[in-house]
Amino acid sequence: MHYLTAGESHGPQLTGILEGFPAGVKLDLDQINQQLAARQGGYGRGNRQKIEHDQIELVGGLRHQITLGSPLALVIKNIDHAHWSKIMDPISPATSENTLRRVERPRPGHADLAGGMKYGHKDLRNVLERSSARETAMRVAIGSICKQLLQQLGINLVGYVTQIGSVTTDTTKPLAVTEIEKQILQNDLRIIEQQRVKEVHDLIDQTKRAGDTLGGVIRVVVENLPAGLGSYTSWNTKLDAKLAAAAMGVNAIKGVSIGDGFAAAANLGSQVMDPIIWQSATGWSRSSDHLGGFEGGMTNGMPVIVNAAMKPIPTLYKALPSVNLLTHEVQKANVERSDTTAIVPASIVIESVIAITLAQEITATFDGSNLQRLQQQLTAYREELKNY
Ligand SMILES: Cc1cc2nc3c(=O)[nH]c(=O)nc-3n(C[C@H](O)[C@H](O)[C@H](O)COP(=O)(O)O)c2cc1C
Ligand SMILES: C=C(O[C@@H]1CC(C(=O)O)=C[C@@H](OP(=O)(O)O)[C@H]1O)C(=O)O
Repeated sequence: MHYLTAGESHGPQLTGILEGFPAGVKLDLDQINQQLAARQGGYGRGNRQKIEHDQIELVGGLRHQITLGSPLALVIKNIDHAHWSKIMDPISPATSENTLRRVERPRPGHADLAGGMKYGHKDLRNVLERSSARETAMRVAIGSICKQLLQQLGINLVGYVTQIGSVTTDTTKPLAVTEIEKQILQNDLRIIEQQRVKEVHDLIDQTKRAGDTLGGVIRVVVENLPAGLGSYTSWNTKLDAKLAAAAMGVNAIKGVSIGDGFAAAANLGSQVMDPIIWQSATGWSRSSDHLGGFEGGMTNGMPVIVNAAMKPIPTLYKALPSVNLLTHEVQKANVERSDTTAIVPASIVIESVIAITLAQEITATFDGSNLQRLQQQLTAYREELKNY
């Protein structure tokens, strides 16, 4: 299963193609639109989200709500394009009028300067339009489709926020996916600890007033994956590495860890390894999950736990020092309309790319041509594991 996205932030639309998705899956478009709305939400977002109302259009690979096994073609329109139709016109040749709003003062921390150097652009709008996290809307749509497949296979996952700036909003005891979902729906920060909401709102308001930005940490928990997905046999077959690459591939993610991650390095082996249990009714299991459901690059049957650290948003309203691309004068960096923090939408994006990577692994491990066959194979495999 492969996917591609195309489209610029203020261009006409985002386009996606998902190839290799099983036939016979009934897709719920409302569920996709709910995920898209969740990605647009969250405290600390900028004004762009007041303009957009992301809606999925499925224009290939689906008939009467059921996937055909052919490539799924997806579209999300950029409503803001109406205000940028001349500047972002794909067809008309450049004129002095339609090349206004040039970007020549690269923002530290964004893709502007390195992207301009690589592609030879002197108007850095040519970089920022695609490096913008607007593109993650399409990854969320594709992720939601993959999440629906996983649900049909009895696998559930959720992404939530465990830290915003320096405020940790984590719970001490590990929770089940349904319990996490219940808690995070109660606030606009996707955090479990409700008593921290006001503190975090205040922090975001204060940071916004100061023209500054915030990052944070996200966790994704996946339940009911069978043991043995991925492989220890070669480096590029390790599923934990694939999940880490997918999470790191999300804009502004600077760190990814599995389970206790970096904290495990400071602990003793006896505190980190998850004791093995066997019970006649359920088969093999563990009494803890410090290793986040992975041993040898393979799932071990425990919940998979992926953590991702997001840096603060690089565009600051209190603009950082930069250098003009054309004059080499020291100037303030360009300021594009921006989020104060995007940790909440990023949690939906990370959840989505984890769902895509898991769906890719499962459809590569078993016959992924058709949902029913996939379900039968997975049920038989789970039974085999129980009796191992
Ligand atoms: C959902 C989401 C929203 C974002 N919003 C902004 C934004 O408003 N302004 C900004 O400068 N960066 C924003 N970013 C981060 C930039 O897209 C990112 O820092 C940039 O593409 C450079 O890539 P890198 O940080 O991975 O190196 C956002 C990221 C995500 C995931
Ligand atoms: C458009 C989205 O996020 C954008 C991501 C982004 C960036 O630099 O990554 C910069 C801002 O772009 P704009 O100037 O259009 O407001 C964000 O709004 C979105 O998430 O839908």
